Amino acid sequence: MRTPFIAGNWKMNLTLKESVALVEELKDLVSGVTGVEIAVCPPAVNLTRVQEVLKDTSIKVGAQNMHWEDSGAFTGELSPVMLRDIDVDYIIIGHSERRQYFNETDQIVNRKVQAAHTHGLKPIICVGESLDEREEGKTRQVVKAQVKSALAGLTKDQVADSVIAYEPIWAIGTGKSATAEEANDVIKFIRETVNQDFDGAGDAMRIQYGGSVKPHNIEDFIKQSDIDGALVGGASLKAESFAEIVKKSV
Ligand SMILES: O=C(CO)COP(=O)(O)O
Repeated sequence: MRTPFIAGNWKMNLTLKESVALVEELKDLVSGVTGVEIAVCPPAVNLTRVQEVLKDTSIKVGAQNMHWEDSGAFTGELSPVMLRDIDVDYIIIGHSERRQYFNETDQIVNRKVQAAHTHGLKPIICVGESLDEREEGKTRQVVKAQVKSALAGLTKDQVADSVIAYEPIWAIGTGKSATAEEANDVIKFIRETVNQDFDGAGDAMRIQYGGSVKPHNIEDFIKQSDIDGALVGGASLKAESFAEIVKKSV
């Protein structure tokens, strides 16, 4: 039985004051909610303060990006050692915005996924096709290649302890979500691919859907056979809408 997992990706939004206010409100709104794992992924500069506010709650904290090396001459980067040192739990890796604007390749994603596991961070690995790829009927081919490459070299246990977020690029921030059935088909296919490559680990790993998830559509996704939660962008920037998504996922 996989516990549903709802994570908020705040992207490059919210000042320190706004971040603290959001989590103060969120922890009250979801206190007493059980049966769902919750994480927020604020901008890196706000991680420690957000951690402090959430320290006596079960809400986890994730970062949005990191380098794969432990330390070194990589100006502007953050290392997995630093994130683990401040008790970050999750790390989003390979978001389509990083692939698109910061040239993250499948090889870079794989290095980061390996580094995350080496240091005890749980990766949320993002995969998904573009609109052109979808229209050319290449969704499965693209997603399969991204998944295989991201997980290469991991042990079965590490794979089971990873999260994949299937985020079709054309559904991100557009208000156009995939239908729940379409998303479920692709997620089921991802799970089968992982099961084949890692001896059943796909059945243990959580696979989320992401792309215009809102309070009004989360139930459609969560009731599908293979969708274990959501990676939420815009709707995670308000405590109320994020809390509503969390509550509807149980
Ligand atoms: O990219 C996303 C989460 O990582 C999805 O963003 P939206 O929910 O704003 O479409």
